[in-house]
Amino acid sequence: MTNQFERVHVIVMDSVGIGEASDAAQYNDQGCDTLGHTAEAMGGLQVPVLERMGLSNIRPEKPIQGVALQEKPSAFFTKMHEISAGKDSMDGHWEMMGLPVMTPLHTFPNGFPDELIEKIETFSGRKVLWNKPASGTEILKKFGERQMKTGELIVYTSGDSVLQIAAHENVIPLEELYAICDYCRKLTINEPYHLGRIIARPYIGDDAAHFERTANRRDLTLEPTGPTVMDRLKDAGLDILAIGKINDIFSGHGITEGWHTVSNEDGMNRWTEILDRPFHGLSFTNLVDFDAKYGHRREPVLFGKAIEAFDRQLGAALTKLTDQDLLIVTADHGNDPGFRGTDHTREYVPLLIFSPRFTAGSALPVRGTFADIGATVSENFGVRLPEIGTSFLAELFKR
Ligand SMILES: O=P(O)(O)O[C@H]1O[C@H](CO)[C@@H](O)[C@H]1O
Ligand SMILES: [Mn+2]
Ligand SMILES: [Mn+2]
Repeated sequence: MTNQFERVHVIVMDSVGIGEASDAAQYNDQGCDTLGHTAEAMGGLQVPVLERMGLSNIRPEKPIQGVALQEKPSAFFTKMHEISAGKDSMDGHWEMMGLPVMTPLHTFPNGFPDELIEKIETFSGRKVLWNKPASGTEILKKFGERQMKTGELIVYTSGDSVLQIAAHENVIPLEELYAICDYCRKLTINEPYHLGRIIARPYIGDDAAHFERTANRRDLTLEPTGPTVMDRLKDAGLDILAIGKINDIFSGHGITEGWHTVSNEDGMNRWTEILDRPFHGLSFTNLVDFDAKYGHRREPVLFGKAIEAFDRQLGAALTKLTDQDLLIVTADHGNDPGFRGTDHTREYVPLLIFSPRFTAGSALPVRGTFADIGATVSENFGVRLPEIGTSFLAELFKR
């Protein structure tokens, strides 16, 4: 058997960071620790599968509460540092695929300029409400009922480079919302905006107590600024199966088949299904509930329960992996539910690498960039390596 795998699976636990990054102070994020604080809030995390893989071994000096250190972990383990300027999903995922975002995207802590808002109003024929940072669920409580009467657009942002539009599905039909978001996307690609994402945030419900955001969310990301590892794999004729918001994050580039999902559970079910079909290439899964439902909401116990649910599904799926599968479990940034504010946090992310082919795993050196994943995937499939990143493929076969 060669030191290559037929299939590589990357699963991104969106926002599940593993402690403040060395540059956290630059982001005013000192002390953040998504996994650590989540586990503490739970009185200990029950994640037997991640535990066996070596989750706590990633930081033996401060093990995750409830997650025992392993003498012989089943996976290779370490953590990764991000080199991208931002700490949003786009930065994290692009960097994994060899394309870090080194120039900061713009943020609008005081709202978007009048000029942009006026254009949105003219295009849509609707007035814009709020236009400031907000939590997406709080803003619905504040303005949702008003929107149901007036049809105004709820526009808000965050600490990330995002313009988000919340719209009740029965008041502003989805197709209309998507068209407005498309228009905003076109307007904000270049300076002075250079925005990472426009996000359509549809919701339903009869009143403030019952509003619920739906899975019809769409993220309109900037087009990747160069070829990613996925593009190179696609050019080489390989399969790239994208689950969850991966398709949105890469604007559909470098993907041969993709599925939007409605939840983490749905994403893991989808991934489990594709393990049953023959393909040659990469599966790339994003599980966004950790981030959207619990991290930004600062709900540590629900966050922890979601990690435990993920662990159960992961355990069941692992039985389907063969010697030809390499699994990489990681995250794209932090979003500490025990931290102040409602924004992402600048953290290291866990890296767990498993295959039934390994008899045991061990510690890998801390990775200086998420692009080490892209480099490893590229080396595995024999395509040109990205300009940055160091493959760890050979390290998995050292005796
Ligand atoms: O509060 P909600 O609407 O979930 O928004 C959050 O989702 C965005 C994307 O992760 C973040 O920038 C933050 O604004
Ligand atoms: Mn994310
Ligand atoms: Mn987020």
